[in-house]
Amino acid sequence: MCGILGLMLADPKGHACPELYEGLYSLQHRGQDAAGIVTAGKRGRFYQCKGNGMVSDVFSQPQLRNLVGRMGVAHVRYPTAGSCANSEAQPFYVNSPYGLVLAHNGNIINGEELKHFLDVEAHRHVNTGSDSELLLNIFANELQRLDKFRLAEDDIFEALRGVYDRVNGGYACVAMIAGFGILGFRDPNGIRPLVIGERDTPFGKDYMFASESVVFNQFGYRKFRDVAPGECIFIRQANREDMLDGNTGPQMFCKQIVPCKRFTPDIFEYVYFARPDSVIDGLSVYQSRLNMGKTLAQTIIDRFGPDYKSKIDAVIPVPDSARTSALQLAQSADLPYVEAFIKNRYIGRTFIMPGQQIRRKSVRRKLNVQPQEFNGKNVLLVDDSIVRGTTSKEIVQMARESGARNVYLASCAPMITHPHIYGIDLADCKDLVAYGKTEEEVAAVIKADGVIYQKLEDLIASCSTDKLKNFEVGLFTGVYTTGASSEYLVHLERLRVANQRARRNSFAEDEERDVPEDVAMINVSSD
Ligand SMILES: O=P(O)(O)OC[C@H]1O[C@H](OP(=O)(O)OP(=O)(O)O)[C@H](O)[C@@H]1O
Ligand SMILES: NC(=O)CC[C@H](N)C(=O)O
Ligand SMILES: [Mg+2]
Repeated sequence: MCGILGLMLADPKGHACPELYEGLYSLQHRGQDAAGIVTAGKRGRFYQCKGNGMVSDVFSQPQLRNLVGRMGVAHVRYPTAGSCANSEAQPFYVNSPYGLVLAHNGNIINGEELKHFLDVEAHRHVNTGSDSELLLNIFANELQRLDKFRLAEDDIFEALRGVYDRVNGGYACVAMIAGFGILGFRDPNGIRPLVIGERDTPFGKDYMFASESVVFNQFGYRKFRDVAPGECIFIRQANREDMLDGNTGPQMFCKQIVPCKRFTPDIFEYVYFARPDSVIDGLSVYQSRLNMGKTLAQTIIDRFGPDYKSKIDAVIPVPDSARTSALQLAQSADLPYVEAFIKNRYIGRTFIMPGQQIRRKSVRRKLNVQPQEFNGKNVLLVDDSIVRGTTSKEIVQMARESGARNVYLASCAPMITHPHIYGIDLADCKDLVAYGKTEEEVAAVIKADGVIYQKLEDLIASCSTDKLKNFEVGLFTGVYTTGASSEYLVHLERLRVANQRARRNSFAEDEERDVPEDVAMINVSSD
C-alpha cells in the first residue's frame, strides 16, 4: 500500500511541486520507506528527487525548488516486491518512447512472466527488482508498438489495453508523458484505490490524482470521484488547437479500457491502510470503522454474556488506527472509553516499518501508558487488526505491568491467517500470530485473558453499501480475487525472506554491496 499522486495545473506558469510535496505528507501513512517526486518542465524535461526515507527526510527546500513545471507525479513507498534499495524508490522513468514516468500502488502477481516477456520479446532493460518498473516497461512497450511520431489520447488508451491484457494483480497507477499529460488507471477489480479531483482556476481546471481523497480537502479540490476499475483517465496539456479555441486549461479524457471484472476493493484499506477522513469507492473510511465498532460490540456482548458490564471496566483503544472503532464500540456497549495509551506523535506506523526488531522496539517508543487507568481494572483493549502480534504482545504486557486485573483484546478484523498478496510485506504466513491457531491459542501467545475477533460477515457488512458488496478478503480466507498460484506464493515468500536478510545486513543486494545503487536521470536527491 504505497501512496501515489499526479497533478496537472491549468496555469502554464504554475509549479506542481509544492502541492505534490504537501500532498505526500497526507499520504505518509501509506509508506514510510521511500518518497519521490518527478515533474515535467516546459520543454518536456523531467526533474526528479527521490530516495529512501520519510517525506521530511528525502526533500530539502533547494531540491524542491529545482522541481519545476506544472505537472508531476509523486510516491511514498512501502515495499511489497523487489527490495528496499534506494534505486527502487518511485516514480520510475524510461526515456523511450516519448519519456515516461510512473508511480504504482499495488502488487503484480505475474512479475516473472512479465520479466521474461520484456527480456525475450520486447528486449527492454529492467534495472531493478521492482514490479512497478516492469509495469512501466510493459506500458512503454505497448506505446512503442503503436509506432507513432506524436501521440493522441486514443493511442494511450490503446496501449493500456495491452497493459491490462498482460498484467495481473492489484494496481493503481499514475503516469506522465513528457510534453503531453498525466494519466491514472486502476486494475479491473478495483483492488487498489485511486481518486481524481478537480478545482476551478482562472486558467481552466486543475486536476489531481490521489490514492486517498484526504489530499483533496487541504487543496480545495471540491469535486472528486473514484477512477473506476479498468478505467483510464488522461489529462492532456492544452495544445495549439485548444489554445486557438480559447481553451488554455488541461483537457480530461475518460475511457473504460476493459470491463470491470469483479469489483472487489481491498477491505484492509478500511480496516487499517487508509486515513479515516478519506472516502474510498464512495464509502467513508470513518463510517466503516464506526460500523466495525458497532458490530464488534455485539460480538463482545454475546461472548461475555448479559452481565458483561461487570467483566469489563474500560474500553481502551490502541492508537492510532483503532480509535474510531473503539469509541463506537464503547458507546454501543455502554462501557467507559478511556484513552490510556498515549501515542508519541513523532513515531510513525510500526507495522509498516522494515524488520521485526525495529517494529518491536517502536511499539514501546510509540505507546506509553496512563497507569491509573489500568490499575486493578478489567480492560478491553481494541485494535483494528492483529497481524504478527507485535503490538498486541507489547500492549498486553504494558497493561499488566500497570496493574490490570484481566486484559482482553478485541480486533476489528477477523483472524489474519493468510498472506496479503496485494499490500502487506509479509515473508511467511507462519509470521502471522493467528496462523494455524484458535482464538484461545492466540490469547495464550500474546498472554491475554481472552481475544475476540470480528466475524468476517460483520466486517463485510460494515463496509458494504448499495454499490460495494464484494471485497478482496484473501488475508482472511486464502482465496484471492486474481487467483494466486502456489508457485507465486512460494516465490513471494522467498523474495521477502531475501529482503529481510538484506535489510538486516543493511544493503540491498549481496553482490552490489559497494556499488552506488541509484542509476537515474537528474536525481536531485543525491546532488
Ligand atoms: O499485530 P501487528 O503485527 O503488530 O500489526 C497490527 C498493528 O499494527 C498497526 O499499527 P501501526 O502502529 O502500524 O499504525 P497505527 O498507528 O495507524 O495504528 C495496526 O493498527 C495494529 O495496531
Ligand atoms: N505498497 C505498494 O504499493 C508497493 C508498490 C510496489 N510493489 C513496490 O514494492 O514498490
Ligand atoms: Mg495500530
